[in-house]
Amino acid sequence: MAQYTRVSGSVGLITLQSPPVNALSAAVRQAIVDSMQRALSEPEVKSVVICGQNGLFSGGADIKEFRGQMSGPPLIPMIHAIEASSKPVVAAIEGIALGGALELALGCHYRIAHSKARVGLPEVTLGLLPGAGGSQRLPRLIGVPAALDLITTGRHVTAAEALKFGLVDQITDHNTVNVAVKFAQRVAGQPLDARRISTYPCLSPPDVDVLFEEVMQRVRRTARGAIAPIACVQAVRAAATLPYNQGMERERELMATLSTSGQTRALQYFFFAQRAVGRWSMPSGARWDTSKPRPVHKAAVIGLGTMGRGIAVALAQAGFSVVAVETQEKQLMEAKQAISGMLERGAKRRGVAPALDKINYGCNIQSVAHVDLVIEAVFEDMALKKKVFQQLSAVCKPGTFLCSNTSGLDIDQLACQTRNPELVVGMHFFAPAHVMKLLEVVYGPKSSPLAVATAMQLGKKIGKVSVAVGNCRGFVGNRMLKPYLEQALFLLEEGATPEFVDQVLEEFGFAMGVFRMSDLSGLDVGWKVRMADGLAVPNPTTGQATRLRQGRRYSPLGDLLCEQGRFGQKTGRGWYQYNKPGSQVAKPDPWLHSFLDEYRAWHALVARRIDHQEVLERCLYSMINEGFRILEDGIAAGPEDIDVIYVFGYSWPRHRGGPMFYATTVGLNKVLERLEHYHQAHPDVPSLQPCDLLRKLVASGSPPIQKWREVIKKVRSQL
Ligand SMILES: C/C=C(\C)C(=O)SCCNC(=O)CCNC(=O)[C@H](O)C(C)(C)COP(=O)(O)OP(=O)(O)OC[C@H]1O[C@@H](n2cnc3c(N)ncnc32)[C@H](O)[C@@H]1OP(=O)(O)O
Repeated sequence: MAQYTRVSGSVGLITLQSPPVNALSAAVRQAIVDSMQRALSEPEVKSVVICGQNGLFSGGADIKEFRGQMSGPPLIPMIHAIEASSKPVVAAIEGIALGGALELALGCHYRIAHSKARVGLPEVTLGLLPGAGGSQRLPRLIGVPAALDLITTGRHVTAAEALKFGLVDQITDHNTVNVAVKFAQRVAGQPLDARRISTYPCLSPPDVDVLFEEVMQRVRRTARGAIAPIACVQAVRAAATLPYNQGMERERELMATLSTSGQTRALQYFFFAQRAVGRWSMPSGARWDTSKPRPVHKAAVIGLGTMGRGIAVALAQAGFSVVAVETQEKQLMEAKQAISGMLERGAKRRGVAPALDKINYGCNIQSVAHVDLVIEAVFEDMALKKKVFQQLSAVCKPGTFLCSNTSGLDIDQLACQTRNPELVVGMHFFAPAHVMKLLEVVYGPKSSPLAVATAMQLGKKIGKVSVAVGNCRGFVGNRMLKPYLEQALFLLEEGATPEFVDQVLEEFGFAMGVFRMSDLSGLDVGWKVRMADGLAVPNPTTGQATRLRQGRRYSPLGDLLCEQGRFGQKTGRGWYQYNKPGSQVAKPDPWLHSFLDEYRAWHALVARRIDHQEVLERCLYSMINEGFRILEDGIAAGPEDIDVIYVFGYSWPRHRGGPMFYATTVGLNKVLERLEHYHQAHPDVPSLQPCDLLRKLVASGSPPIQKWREVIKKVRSQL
């Protein structure tokens, strides 16, 4: 847990030992307390160094311990005792010092970091604040503005940046522990009063009130309802305005509120969910730990529209050689210019050289003959995609993985066009593909574990959070979006406005409400899909029948807007009006309101008052219900996969854990009961009919989300 040794005669070395990240578990904390006592009691020991084993200082408090009753010595008195020590204590920081680990280092009298180390206070990302004195010591050490930045964002900083802030005293390229031991020998016996950060005054800029007001406004704007970032600002404000002891008391009060909040439970769940999706499995039993990926050195992107360009940039920035293909010369030149601009801007932001030479451009599909993996990103049209896959299968060297960036078409149909369907998977990126973190890796019935493992690994290498999902219309993300969009349209028919629906969803925490999001994505995209499905019929005969299609309730509202050329932001008109095409400032549109009135009158619909609760329940519960169906069908292996997809791909507020976790916070029985209520009111809307898995989970006492997989297994084995 922590090893105590004496080195160089006079230095007590405490090595934290708790794989994988030397988290400060109860046992580790106890061992630190015991080791410190030993070091203080041994007269030969003149100074102390604290380090972590395996080149890693520590990942902070043990997040797994947050679930139960805390035991062992608490962090705050332990850190105070270190700071109060009569012998100098030096933190030797290798790898990472995060959260409680950095707070521990702040209690030490000196901090020496390896040049490749990263430090930070990421507690805010877990719905907490640096509650072991970090919110009070950090501003005293590095100043209020820098501390506010680090504490409210939770970002990790490099050793070089930490040195600039004065957060560490020295950085080294050599063995950090050896350097720290020599340093500890040098400072032994020197006075320590000036090294105890808690005794420092907190130096604030003269306009400190203005600063806090500005930061608070920014944080409220970006927090989307999360409470931790706000508490972080309040804690730092206490450091800036109160004596240390009173500041610590304020930190304790704020922490008490946060640590019992539903938000921290959601964020802790999400922390582990993000890691769980890497341990993917397929219904065949193939798994992440038994399926080896094949290395990819050279990749190709076919089709250089918005998505293809983003994918090419993501690959090149991660160091892959890329062949970028667009068959029309003019489009190829435009794409080349756009991609170069994206690479240059990205490189400028990251302070590196642009990876322009990583991409070779071509008009001919033959140019992909020697790549290891191809990502097709042509227009979302099955016939076109099939043709491309036939060509790829003929052109590519044996063993090339063929991937499609379709957002919902049948992967199996594409696989059937090739000689090696086992090498075909979907790689569904999200726009803009070089920015958005999510990647759905879609396996069809013929996809091999090798192909899935390779796509998952490629996703990781290009910095994506990759989630393996099964093949069905819309996969996980877009399949669940369908009932959500559908309910939003029905709510308009029944009396709501786009502004009201969006306001409710944005207050819930979505970055954008459903209508603003649709305007941004372009209304024509879904219209084309609905036309291809025979749902949207241009200028259909009007009347009641138009609201019932293919045996279920249908709202043609989106189709009617498209028929008027209202495609959203790009045309300056959609569910909102914009000053000009391309503008992002959405304004309520009186035309749209009259159009809705006329539409309702035409269909003899009487507008009624729709409240906040109904908007949330119908939009979210119908989506969650589809999530349960997806689990029942085995399209997602577990609820964590769905939640990670929704947070990273669809701006679901992270502090609510994802839609499936949210269902547990509402209560599965309540979700079931409300779905039953709405389905009774709208029997022609199948997405409101509660699915079997939800009923079974409720019948089995609504087990915690971590236990759902067992119930799912049982339900699926009965199918
Ligand atoms: C009050 C609150 C206080 C005082 C706190 O300290 S809150 C904790 C603050 N610390 C953090 O938020 C750090 C969280 N961890 C990470 O950011 C990363 O895990 C890492 C940078 C430390 C390492 O990243 P990486 O190399 O990519 O590895 P993984 O993320 O996959 O993690 C490996 C396994 O370690 C588990 N882990 C990581 N950190 C902790 C932790 N603090 N407590 C418990 N377990 C931790 C992680 O879950 C992985 O295990 P598996 O889930 O794969 O079993």
